[in-house]
Amino acid sequence: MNFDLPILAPSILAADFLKLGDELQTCKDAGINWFHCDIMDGHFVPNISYGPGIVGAVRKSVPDSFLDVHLMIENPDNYIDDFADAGSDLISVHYEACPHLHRTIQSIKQNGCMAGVVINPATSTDLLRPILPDVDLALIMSVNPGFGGQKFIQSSYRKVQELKQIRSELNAEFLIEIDGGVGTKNISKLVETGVDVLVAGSSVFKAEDIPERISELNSLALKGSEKVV
Ligand SMILES: O=C(CO)[C@@H](O)[C@H](O)COP(=O)(O)O
Repeated sequence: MNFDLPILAPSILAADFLKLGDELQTCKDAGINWFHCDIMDGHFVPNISYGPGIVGAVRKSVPDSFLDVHLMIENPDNYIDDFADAGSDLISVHYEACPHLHRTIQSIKQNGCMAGVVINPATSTDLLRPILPDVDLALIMSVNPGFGGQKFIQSSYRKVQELKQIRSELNAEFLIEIDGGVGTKNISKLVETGVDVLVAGSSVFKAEDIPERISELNSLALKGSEKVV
């Protein structure tokens, strides 16, 4: 699949669930074509969000958009079929939640989805080396997973640089995604550092004017991409 980078991926966790369809359409009309869905189970992370039912509803509401589903759950293997059937394009699982990560990544692909791997802020990028040739996307959590609206962890820039370096050493093609505390203040620098996909929850959905915020974030991201060497 070919993508125009960088990609702004609104996280629907911060949306108004009573108006979800309208807010998705507002994003679409503002040019968004990639949505991020955060699945939390109250075990791997302290919060509970939603399950395949909502992902299926999002799929129906924006049938042509790319659905990026981030599983913050224990035993993700048990739920991959459900999220694939709900219409996910990409399913990402946490390194920390998968004792048999290679098998889990295989299972995501066998279910017809692209596969991603995620690391928490305290997990080293080096640990991902063996799996990176097999994934389509690597996601760096720039907050501790579980809640929207948290402060961006500055050491995440270094992790983006490390992943970019590893990608070139391995001659691999995975996308680099960042999630947590992304907004107008850091989006340019994140793209400049090497991020391809930027997840933004509060910054998009809590804005007074969602289309205006999307346009601001997109143009700041583009500015960052002009500085990439
Ligand atoms: O996965 C998560 C949180 O665990 C994120 O996707 C957040 O939902 C991003 O929210 P903001 O930090 O952008 O508000």
